[in-house]
Amino acid sequence: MAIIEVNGLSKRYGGRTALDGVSFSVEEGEIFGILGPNGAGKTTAVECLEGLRRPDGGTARVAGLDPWADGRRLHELIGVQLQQTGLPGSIRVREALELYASFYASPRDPGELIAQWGLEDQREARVRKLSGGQAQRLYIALALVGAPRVAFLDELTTGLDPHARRATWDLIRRIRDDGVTVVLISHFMDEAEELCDRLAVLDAGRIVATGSPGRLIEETTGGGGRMRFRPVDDLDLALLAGVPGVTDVRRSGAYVAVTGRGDFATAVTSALARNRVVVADLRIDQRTLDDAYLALTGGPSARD
Ligand SMILES: Nc1ncnc2c1ncn2[C@@H]1O[C@H](COP(=O)(O)OP(=O)(O)OP(=O)(O)O)[C@@H](O)[C@H]1O
Repeated sequence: MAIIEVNGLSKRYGGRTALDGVSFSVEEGEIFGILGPNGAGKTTAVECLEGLRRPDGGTARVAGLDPWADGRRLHELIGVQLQQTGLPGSIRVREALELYASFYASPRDPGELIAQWGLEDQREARVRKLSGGQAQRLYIALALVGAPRVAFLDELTTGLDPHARRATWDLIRRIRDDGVTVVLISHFMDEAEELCDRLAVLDAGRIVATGSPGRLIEETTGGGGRMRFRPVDDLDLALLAGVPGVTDVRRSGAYVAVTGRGDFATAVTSALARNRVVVADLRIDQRTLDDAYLALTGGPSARD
């Protein structure tokens, strides 16, 4: 069942179009990613869903409510991750959670959230003393204190080290496993590929693709990728050129590079085995969401 439905949403700021007829839906219990370059309209779309901005056209429904008209009721159903500057630095972790819990009719127990998010040792610490990872966990815990049905998380792992990022991903999966729908704005393709059940790619106020990461990669790039190896035995390249899915075969010094679509790598390894060609230093690079994103938005994701 769709918990979020967006149809033809549009929003202008003065003469600038931020959203231009955006439609998508989010199923209950999924992790849904909203991706796109800077200025694509991601924040505007999410702010319309949170009831913070009034769209100029189209409709948005979150758990059946119109976010703008039913803001008060919506507030009980959604959790929004604050930006890092949203709390006074002198407040303590426990106090912040208790304060936020007081805004809701049926909040979660702050002590339970402190334990779940690994903040026991920081319970009485002031927010300004927290490390980046601890602060991030607190901000996510604050988004969950109202026991929301939908959590909106923005730029989740910006500034975190690789261990902390992975730990955060595990926790986000746990939120989803608890039945909370997660809407994630992210600039990180690896994060979206790893976490999102489905995603929407926005570019210049329009949706350019929606679907699971796997489907977007397949549809946009044809899937597949590139493999590279060093043949130990003699290899006639014509042998590989005819293998299903292979689009290019070339020699590069002692190596052979093969590019292909779909499951070409399995077909190539079978062809090599059938012809008793032994290879060394085999490396296979599958297409990633980054490749799909670049193709969809027509520019490097590094510009984000
Ligand atoms: N309050 C505002 N007033 C005027 N223009 C705005 C306002 N907020 C956003 N915009 C413009 O609307 C467009 C969409 O902005 P938005 O912040 O929604 O994009 P975004 O995808 O979230 O970008 P980023 O990745 O940089 O956060 C941009 O051109 C932006 O400059």
